[in-house]
Amino acid sequence: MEALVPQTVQFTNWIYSDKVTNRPGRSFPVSQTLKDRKRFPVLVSARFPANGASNRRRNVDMEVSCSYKSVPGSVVESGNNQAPFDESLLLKVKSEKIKPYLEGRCIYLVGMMGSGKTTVGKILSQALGYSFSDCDTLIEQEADGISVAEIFKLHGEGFFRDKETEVLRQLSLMRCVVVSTGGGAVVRNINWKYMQKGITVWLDVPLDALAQRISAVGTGSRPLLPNESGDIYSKTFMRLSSLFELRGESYANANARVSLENIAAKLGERDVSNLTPTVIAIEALEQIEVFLKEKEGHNEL
Ligand SMILES: Nc1ncnc2c1ncn2[C@@H]1O[C@H](COP(=O)(O)OP(=O)(O)O)[C@@H](O)[C@H]1O
Ligand SMILES: O=C(O)C1=C[C@@H](OP(=O)(O)O)[C@@H](O)[C@H](O)C1
Repeated sequence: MEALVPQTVQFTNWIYSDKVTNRPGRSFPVSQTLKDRKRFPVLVSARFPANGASNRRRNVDMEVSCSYKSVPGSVVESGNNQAPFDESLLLKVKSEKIKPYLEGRCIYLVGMMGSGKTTVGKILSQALGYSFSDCDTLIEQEADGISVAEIFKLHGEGFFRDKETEVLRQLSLMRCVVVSTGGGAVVRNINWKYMQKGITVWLDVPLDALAQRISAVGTGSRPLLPNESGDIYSKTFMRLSSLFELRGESYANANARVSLENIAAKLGERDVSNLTPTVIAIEALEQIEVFLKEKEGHNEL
């Protein structure tokens, strides 16, 4: 049905700073700070006049604008419009775009300990209007509230893995949940059978960043990591390295991979620890979109 009233459509896109030239009238001024980044998101507003317009060929006014709150004083202007852009807006636009194609499937975040599955998972669940579940928390609830570390100590890892599989089986019967899995969930094939009823996303974080994050909060809640005194960073790094050696190929079975190194390269960031959880959540939605397009044929995306 054709539009009888003017319509404005807003969407975001990424603009690569090397494509932006300051030729008057053909583009918009970009501050040097933004140009230093490899690419940055812009908000595009397209205004479609009502169909009743006299000329059949409808002229569409396009406005492009964005500004980085994290880059003081730097705005990208289109004409005299300055639109406040922030990560949460891009997250909202991206999540609304792909949500219909999820068809209520759960999203399972997999990755090493400390990769951000809980942190990013909560952000994704809010953006998608999904609920959020943490596998470890559900296992602790099933074990009368004792912690993961106590479960390992009292019952052993095998008991924990059986509980983990049972929790994943229950979650596979649910819809519209973002699930933060435990770092070892990828080890059992039966767990993949359950998780592949949804969409699996691997948060691929460099081991150094993982060791830094976990050292900052301590390893006490993670029984597979060293908990003695001394150089906790190095001991954690070494242990994570040996665990990743055993599991790295399993994580790669995920439907989508979110590489913090790739995000950093695209944004011109030298250090992945500068990437906010929201930026990572946006990349997760982008990689899910790639999966929906390339593996499920939704080329209209
Ligand atoms: N993008 C990020 N940048 C910096 N620290 C982060 C980021 N994401 C998570 N963290 C921190 O890393 C630690 C582990 O995060 P968490 O979400 O619990 O990981 P997981 O659930 O994969 O074990 C937490 O202290 C969290 O605050
Ligand atoms: O990597 C693992 O084998 C584990 C990761 C932990 O979850 P997080 O990834 O949330 O730390 C938890 O399930 C348990 O300590 C085992």
